[in-house]
Amino acid sequence: MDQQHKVFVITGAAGTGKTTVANYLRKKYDMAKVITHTTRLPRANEKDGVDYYFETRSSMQKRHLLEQVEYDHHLYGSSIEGLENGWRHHQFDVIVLDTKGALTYRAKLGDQAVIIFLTVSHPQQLFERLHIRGDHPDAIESRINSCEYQRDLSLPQELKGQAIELVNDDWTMTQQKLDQLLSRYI
Ligand SMILES: Nc1ncnc2c1ncn2[C@@H]1O[C@H](COP(=O)(O)OP(=O)(O)OP(=O)(O)O)[C@@H](O)[C@H]1O
Ligand SMILES: Nc1nc2c(ncn2[C@@H]2O[C@H](COP(=O)(O)O)[C@@H](O)[C@H]2O)c(=O)[nH]1
Repeated sequence: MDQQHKVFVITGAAGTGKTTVANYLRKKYDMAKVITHTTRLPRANEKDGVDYYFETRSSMQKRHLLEQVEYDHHLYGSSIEGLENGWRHHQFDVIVLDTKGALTYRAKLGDQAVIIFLTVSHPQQLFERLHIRGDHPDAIESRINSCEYQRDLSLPQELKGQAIELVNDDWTMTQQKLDQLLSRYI
């Protein structure tokens, strides 16, 4: 892996806008979105090979994963091949991870991983966003009550001073902050 290539790691709690931010960076800055693997079922509109590689617990074991986590009773993992495929044609990759995955990326890739931690001012907004997104009420309840969701509301101590903290209350302002950040890299 050469140092010119970077991976932008978008992390934070469910509903903070990680996928929205990743899609913005992909389109505006021609980043390659790294598709990760999960054993959870697809949501309405999610497609295999586009949003995730949907796996079983046994097929997941055959992947060459850089890291793997359990989140809300499902497995998630990302591969080194995923990163390298993106870098073959793009200077920057973008990936959406939980905070545990973000810590692993920072530990394994150092400055090559640019960590963006998303929050909102009022956690109640997150519940509303998941509802508006059309998530099933049982899925929202499970997510909000999971210890991983609670954990990801705060930036891990080890990432303090290392991650860029971004409050995503207002989408127009968030785009401006992202554009400002990207001007440091392009
Ligand atoms: N600044 C914002 N203001 C209002 N709604 C937003 C904002 N950013 C994202 N959203 C909306 O909130 C919902 C959740 O966003 P998104 O799916 O990007 O979150 P996420 O962090 O990837 O969630 P998850 O971890 O559950 O997959 C989406 O419907 C998205 O359009
Ligand atoms: N450490 C990893 N976290 C991942 C990966 N792929 C997704 N995620 C994170 O999991 C939760 C739940 O995702 P959801 O799509 O079910 O809402 C979220 O925080 C994602 O960012 C991965 O490969 N590794």
